[in-house]
Amino acid sequence: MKRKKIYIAYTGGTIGMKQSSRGYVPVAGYLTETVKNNAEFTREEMPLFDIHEYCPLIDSSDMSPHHWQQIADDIKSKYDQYDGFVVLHGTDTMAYTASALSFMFENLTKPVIVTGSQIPLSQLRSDGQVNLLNAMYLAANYPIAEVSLFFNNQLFRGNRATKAHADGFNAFASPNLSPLAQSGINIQLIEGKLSPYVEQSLQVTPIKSQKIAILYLYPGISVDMVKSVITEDVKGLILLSFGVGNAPQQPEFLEILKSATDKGTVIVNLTQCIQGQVNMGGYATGNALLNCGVLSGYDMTLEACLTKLHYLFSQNLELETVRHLMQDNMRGELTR
Ligand SMILES: NC(=O)C[C@H](N)C(=O)O
Repeated sequence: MKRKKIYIAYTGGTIGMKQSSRGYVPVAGYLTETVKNNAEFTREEMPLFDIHEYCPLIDSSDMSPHHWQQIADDIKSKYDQYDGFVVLHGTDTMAYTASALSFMFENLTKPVIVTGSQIPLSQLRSDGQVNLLNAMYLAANYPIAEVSLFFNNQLFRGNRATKAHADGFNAFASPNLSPLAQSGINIQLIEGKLSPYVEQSLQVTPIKSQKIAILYLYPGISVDMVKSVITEDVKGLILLSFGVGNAPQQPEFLEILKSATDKGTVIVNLTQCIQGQVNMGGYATGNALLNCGVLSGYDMTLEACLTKLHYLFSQNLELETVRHLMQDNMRGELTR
């Protein structure tokens, strides 16, 4: 059987870093050489691959919508030449990039798997080899045609994943959707659906940085504090509320939200809870938000909600369309 071909877009992150006097830094050429010289990656059961190193390689804390665009354009330009795509990325903002790509790509018929590691390949006990090997193997043999994130033997839907552990190998969780696949002695498909390799023209919707604010509520939050976040030029606001979407009932606070939505700010309500979803009909405190024009973000992750707002505001859509699509399940990012 013809060996599959995988394209590896290497953007940076711990996986290819080395120790320096300032802590870990990405080092050009290091990862590519290590992978090419490692017999595991060139076994005949493994797919053929090419690695494209980005310049400069970055710590993912420096990622921005401009980089998301660069990754999407890169994959699009190589789309017909490869069977699957792996994006090597730092873990810190990996879930944001995976979410952004999931919205930007339309008609995806090949897998795009984002992965990285917690310990650099250059260090003892690195999780980089197992993450990259598995991501490549899955991309070649278990083609799930969506943007996913592989980490610690689990393949998650990209826009459902969130960084959940700062220093564990189980760095990611998908609190509101079971993994797409689990990698044990056998590879077990769970939510993922295998897709036949069909050629279809991939579309990439351009994305640009937008004025989006995030307001994390806490008991006793002052009206002045809320006012300082919801300024005139904010196009979208993510409100991280209590429980099933509840907020203080203070009239001044609600008035600020109402006046913002009246002026066209899209306010989306997400829960601060790790798991579960917003239901503004549950309590009077949530219902008050609904009456201010606040939208439900259902069970979206913060990463999915933020990148979806960037994606929708990057197009010339009517305000009502943006409001409608924010509550619509576009790429499997929310449960309704
Ligand atoms: N584990 C990692 O990759 C963390 C690193 N700071 C990054 O996100 O690039």
